[in-house]
Amino acid sequence: MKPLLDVTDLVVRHGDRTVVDRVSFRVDAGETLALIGESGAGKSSTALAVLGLLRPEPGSSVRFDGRETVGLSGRQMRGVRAQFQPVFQDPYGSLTPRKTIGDTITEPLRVHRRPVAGRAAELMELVGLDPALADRLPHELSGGQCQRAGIARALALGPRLLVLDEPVSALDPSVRSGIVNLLTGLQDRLGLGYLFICHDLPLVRHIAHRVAVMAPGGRVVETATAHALFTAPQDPYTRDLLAAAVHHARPTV
Ligand SMILES: Nc1ncnc2c1ncn2[C@@H]1O[C@H](COP(=O)(O)OP(=O)(O)OP(=O)(O)O)[C@@H](O)[C@H]1O
Repeated sequence: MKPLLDVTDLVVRHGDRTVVDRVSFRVDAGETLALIGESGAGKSSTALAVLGLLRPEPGSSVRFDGRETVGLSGRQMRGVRAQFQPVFQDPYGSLTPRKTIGDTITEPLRVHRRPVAGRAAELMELVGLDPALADRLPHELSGGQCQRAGIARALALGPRLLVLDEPVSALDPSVRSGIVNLLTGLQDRLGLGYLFICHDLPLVRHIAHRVAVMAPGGRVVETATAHALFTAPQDPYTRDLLAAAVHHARPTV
């Protein structure tokens, strides 16, 4: 089966520093691939390059449904980009402060000249938001509601893949599980592929099908099913990362 997203030898540089170093992975339809690794390992740079928001180095390949996206013009990229959409960490920051929730959610439809009528309510229902909130501004909503709106906006164009960069880490623990359940439910219903960047290893273990581990310097040191990775990590870096997470999770007395 052709992967939905096929990344091969991705290299990203900031100035003369290589922060993503020949990274390769794939994401299939209906699958969650988690990208884990300590802060600064290059996970967000990978996500931005996949989304076409950072230009990777020559020789990098990001294929979406078999089509190469590296080197596409802005206009060509816009057509492909409808199929893969980002959801970022900060639920307030990813919405426009002075735009109503309804307008924000339907903005991608206007940009792509698609019909808008009735879509805000449909999309809001899809993510468990009361359509009566469509006229509110972001600051009038809770963090969890804002993140639901961000997900609705990401779904507006009917994408097949979501790039989720820490989508629940800024949220209050009490609303996190609601968003996680929403994401897993949407994946089941819509067959979405997820590239899921996350520091919360118990959550990764819970929702990822496969996991790629990035080490500082931007290399992927290990890719495995979530079960294999958490029960029998092969690379010393992965073992240290998992051990550090257990250590941090230990209650202090
Ligand atoms: N715009 C930029 N200009 C220069 N350096 C950058 C830029 N963005 C990121 N970096 C550097 O690139 C490296 C990788 O950063 P990146 O944000 O991709 O890592 P990360 O694994 O996502 O980290 P975190 O988990 O903290 O978000 C870091 O050393 C970071 O300081």
